[in-house]
Amino acid sequence: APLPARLCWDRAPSALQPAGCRSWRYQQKRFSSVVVAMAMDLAANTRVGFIGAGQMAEAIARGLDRSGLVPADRMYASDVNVSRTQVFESLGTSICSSNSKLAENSNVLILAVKPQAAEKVVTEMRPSLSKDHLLVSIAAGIPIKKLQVWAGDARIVRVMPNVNCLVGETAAGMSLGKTATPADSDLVATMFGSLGKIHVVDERLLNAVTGVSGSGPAYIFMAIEALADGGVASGLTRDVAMSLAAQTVLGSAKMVLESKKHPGELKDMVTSPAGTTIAGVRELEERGFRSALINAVLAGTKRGEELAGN
Ligand SMILES: NC(=O)C1=CN([C@@H]2O[C@H](COP(=O)(O)OP(=O)(O)OC[C@H]3O[C@@H](n4cnc5c(N)ncnc54)[C@H](OP(=O)(O)O)[C@@H]3O)[C@@H](O)[C@H]2O)C=CC1
Ligand SMILES: O=C(O)[C@@H]1CCC=N1
Repeated sequence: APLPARLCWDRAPSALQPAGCRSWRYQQKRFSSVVVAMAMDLAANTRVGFIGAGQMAEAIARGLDRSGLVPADRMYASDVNVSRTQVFESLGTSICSSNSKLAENSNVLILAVKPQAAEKVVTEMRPSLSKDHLLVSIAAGIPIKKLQVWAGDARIVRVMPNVNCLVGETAAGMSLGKTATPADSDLVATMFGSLGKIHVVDERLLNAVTGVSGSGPAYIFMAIEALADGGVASGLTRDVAMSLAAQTVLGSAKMVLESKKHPGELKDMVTSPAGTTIAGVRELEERGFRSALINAVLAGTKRGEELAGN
């Protein structure tokens, strides 16, 4: 089967890029073949089941289908809310009448219910779970140790993605449970690598990932909305202001990722002496713009730690 268009080396998950290992060219060759093999394996053997068919499950399912890595007809979903299963049905995904039936049909299960529901849901599924299941939890805060107790023999991987899975531009972190294998790591990294970028992190840092990139899209959406409001206040139409604001965020992110320059240096490139930008920067500094973002990330991290205790 041909490789999905988006599954190329520059999208290969960073999890597959060990630091300081041989030459770049060697890695490129090695990981291209790993990614090809992984993609073929995924297409042939993986049946992804979504426990909970809410916003994130939909973003991941649509993203996987769009990337070509796991087509909708190899996905399954279950949810207590019929309107959500209808959304998945319209994607071409099979619907299971219970989470246990989902486990019968899928070998990779994505736990996509709210953290507060995780214990009940996983504990109820336990009799249907075996060591042949890989349980990928995206629930904020819930530690692998707890998931392992609730899930019994299933192998566990914890991932913190974000809603941008939907457009193939997620930023995610992942950590492995004790019984998860290197093949599980490659599989999850390949799946989420096809939806954007994923980094392997120590589990204790997953709440920090949540604070930066799990919740981050909300902060950026607010920033886009506010930039557009500013444009409207200055006389632009809503459509033009929104397009300018969103494209500015997209381009600025690309500048950071592609130029490899420090964002402070890029900011200085925009800021003319006695110009317009420094007038705006001064206003942002006076109102604690950077401090507000730092505190937002810390608040999200702390909330993740609190959810761990639920
Ligand atoms: N939203 C985001 O941007 C991100 C979310 N996450 C994590 O993803 C998880 C899902 O979040 P999100 O998609 O926003 O939540 P949603 O509420 O949109 O989705 C959860 C779905 O699970 C359903 N559900 C509840 N109980 C059960 C059950 N027993 N069996 C099957 N389904 C059930 C819910 O139904 P009902 O509504 O009727 O209860 C709901 O449709 C959370 O744990 C969150 O921490 C991670 C990264 C980003
Ligand atoms: O708000 C939340 O709790 C979830 C986790 C990360 C993004 N949304």
